[in-house]
Amino acid sequence: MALASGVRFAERALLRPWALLRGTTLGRTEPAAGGGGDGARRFGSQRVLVEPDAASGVAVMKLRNPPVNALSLELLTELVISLEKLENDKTFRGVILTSDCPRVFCAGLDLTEICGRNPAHCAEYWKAMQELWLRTYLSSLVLVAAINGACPAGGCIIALSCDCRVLADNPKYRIGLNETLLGIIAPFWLKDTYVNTIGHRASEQALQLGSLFPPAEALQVGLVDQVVPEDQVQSTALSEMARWLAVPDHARQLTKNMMRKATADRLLRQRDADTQNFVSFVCRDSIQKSLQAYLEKLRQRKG
Ligand SMILES: CCC/C=C/C(=O)SCCNC(=O)CCNC(=O)[C@H](O)C(C)(C)COP(=O)([O-])OP(=O)([O-])OC[C@H]1O[C@@H](n2cnc3c(N)ncnc32)[C@H](O)[C@@H]1OP(=O)([O-])[O-]
Repeated sequence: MALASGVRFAERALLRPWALLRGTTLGRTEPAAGGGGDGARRFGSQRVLVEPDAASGVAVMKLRNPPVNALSLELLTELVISLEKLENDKTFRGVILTSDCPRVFCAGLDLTEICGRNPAHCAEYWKAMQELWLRTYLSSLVLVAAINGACPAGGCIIALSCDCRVLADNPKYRIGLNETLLGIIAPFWLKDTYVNTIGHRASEQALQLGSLFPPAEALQVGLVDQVVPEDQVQSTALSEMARWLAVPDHARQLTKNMMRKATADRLLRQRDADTQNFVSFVCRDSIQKSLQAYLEKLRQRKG
């Protein structure tokens, strides 16, 4: 991707993805079903499947960490690396992010990564979460979220950092930031992203109440751009992509950078403090108890 210089700042500012890749198989390439040439080859890792279409310059990136695409450290790492790989390949101008798991786009933070873990692990995990947000929020590529399932909390973070969101019209597929219901708090950079998307008053209300919006309400509040029947999510995401790709890259990238830089810079300036805040907060006994109780409730609930 021929990045405009104004957008390069993001790449320089970000840390390189972790050398630590527990159990990942990045870089694996295999022919797509019925595919032949390079444009039809798919690559990816254990938890992220990438289906590139060189002819259109668009890749479909599917999260596949069953059962619910919880954002484990491995999934976060693999997402960042897959995205970086596409950004560094001049062939690609856009990515459609979607889920390979039925009924769930992404269940948010993997609570087992922050329950009963030591502070060092929680810090490593949080840095990975920051990294994914920075990488997606500032991506030079056009990112379209094709939300084909439930999209709470961290799932919503991924969707919010895309340029455009298409949600399947299924009342079970709710989207929003429900952190307060778990007894935790969205970080300031996530709050800023919410405000940038749906405005201050709506964010103030939704964040405090931990609202998860069904599709029609998500559309009304501006959290998603389109709500379509489930079998049209992918085709609509592709049409949206075409609309965004009709704009010259350099102009779109510089404009995106102008709109998002200040929000991202706030985190870049205080990444360590944000990590310390998160770790000292989630490691409190009372918060651990509340997270354990939430996790237990999820395990007991079925369907
Ligand atoms: C502060 C920073 C900002 C971000 C904060 C966050 O993201 S906080 C996160 C906020 N996220 C939420 O509040 C979302 C919580 N999750 C849900 O509401 C539902 O799982 C669902 C609607 C996503 C899918 O419903 P469904 O009926 O299709 O699936 P199901 O419910 O039957 O679950 C299947 C299995 O997955 C397990 N598991 C689920 N989520 C998580 C998780 N996050 N982690 C780990 N595990 C999780 C669940 O325990 C069960 O395990 P079991 O018993 O098989 O060993």
